Amino acid sequence: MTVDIAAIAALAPVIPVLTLENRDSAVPLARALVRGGLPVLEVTLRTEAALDALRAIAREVPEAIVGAGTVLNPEQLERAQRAGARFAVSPGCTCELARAARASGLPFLPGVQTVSEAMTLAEQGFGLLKFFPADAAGGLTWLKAVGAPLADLRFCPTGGITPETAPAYLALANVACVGGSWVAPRGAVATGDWQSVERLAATASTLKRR
Ligand SMILES: O=C(O)C(=O)C[C@H](O)[C@H](O)COP(=O)(O)O
Repeated sequence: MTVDIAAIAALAPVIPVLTLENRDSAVPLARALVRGGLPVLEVTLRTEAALDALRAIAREVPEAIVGAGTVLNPEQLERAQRAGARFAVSPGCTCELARAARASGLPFLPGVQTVSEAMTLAEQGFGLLKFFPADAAGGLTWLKAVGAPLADLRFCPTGGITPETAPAYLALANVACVGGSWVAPRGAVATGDWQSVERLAATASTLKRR
């Protein structure tokens, strides 16, 4: 079943970005985030354990909607889809990757950093884009400035967002949700401190959107 990426982004104000070194932490981490109210999870394909972790979450935590992050090319997209990813996220995009994503039917959140990149993806039918790296590339100022000229586009800013800055991002009309790793701190994941993760998720899940 294919669901629009906008419908997935509407499920929670924050998408946890998870970089997992160890497959065994994947399921308890996903359960803690879902318990806290964040069901949409992005597992970055940046570690050896990533695809196994994604597969385990897809199989064992059906209440989570797990996707793959850091998808850089069509091969990774296909591997992620086969592992059970329900959506894919990329930090930037190429024409080849956008084409493959459309052909795959997998909901896709392509990354952009400039107005021209956003226009190119809009031309290809993508209306919700990841703005990455949000903080480094202009943050709130950029999003406010593009709101009028790119009136039909919405964004999921990611990269450098903190619990302190997330509310201001979510208050913007062209922000659908934000992505961030702060809800799954490396230390808490390493020590299996799922209560802390659940608490961070619970706070994040109550953030208000426009
Ligand atoms: O790997 C990717 O494709 C990325 O997009 C990078 C992630 O979005 C950031 O690592 C999350 O950013 P932080 O919340 O600042 O940690």
